[in-house]
Amino acid sequence: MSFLHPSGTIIDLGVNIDHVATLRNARGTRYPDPIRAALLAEQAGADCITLHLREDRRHIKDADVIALAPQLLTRMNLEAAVTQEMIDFACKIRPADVCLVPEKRTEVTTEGGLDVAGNFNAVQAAVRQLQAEGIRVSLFIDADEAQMDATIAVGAPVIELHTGRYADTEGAEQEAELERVRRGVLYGASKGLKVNAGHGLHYTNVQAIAAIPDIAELNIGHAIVAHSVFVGWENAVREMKAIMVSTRLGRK
Ligand SMILES: CC(=O)[C@@H](O)[C@H](O)COP(=O)(O)O
Ligand SMILES: NCC(=O)COP(=O)(O)O
Repeated sequence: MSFLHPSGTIIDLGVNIDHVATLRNARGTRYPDPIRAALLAEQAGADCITLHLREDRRHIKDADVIALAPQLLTRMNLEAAVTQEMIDFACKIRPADVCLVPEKRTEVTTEGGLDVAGNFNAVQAAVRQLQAEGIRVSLFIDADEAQMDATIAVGAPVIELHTGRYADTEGAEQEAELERVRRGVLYGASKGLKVNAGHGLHYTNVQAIAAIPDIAELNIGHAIVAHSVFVGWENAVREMKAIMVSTRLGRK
């Protein structure tokens, strides 16, 4: 069992700062500043900073992305929908990573994975445009072999498996979802994809996902922001990273 992913780390934590911006936007104040949260998260052990520029700008704003990009010491993973507006914006910012995600304006949060197979031409065009700017493209998909095959066909080297159904279920249903993620990780890694995972992970459900050896990175946001209310932002980041690494190393 390999503890070191080819990228040379035990397992990466991408801290998603969306809901720091949610709190800021609740009153239209300048605080809490998502940029400050990102820089402190890096100091507390985040391996990258993830932020989702939604079409309705309900949390992260264009100005947040523009301000953060030159200040990050790790790397930016910008999440965006497959629209020309978002792809053009991402090409201007040129983050290390762009993760293409599905978006429905009415959704409370992301509800499922990107249908790469069903939107092949549009996804392929977006991947090509981003890669032409030197951006590494990740596709946020369900743990489905057909979607992984389509990912390879459009030329994206990274997937992020949607763990929302695993997070939102219990008992036998959750076990079945966990097995689906495990099989998806094995399939994706066997095809040479960098396999990440995320959505709905928190301090007591992350362990089973972090234990899956070929997962390179977990992107986690809502639970870290929530926990930080009680333990502080940097402690919440440190705690999550420590759980992930100790789980991966098989330590209690
Ligand atoms: C794609 C995904 O699962 C999240 O990164 C996404 O950002 C969720 O959207 P909200 O942050 O708006 O809940
Ligand atoms: N892609 C998942 C992500 O960035 C964070 O999702 P969540 O932890 O806020 O559910």
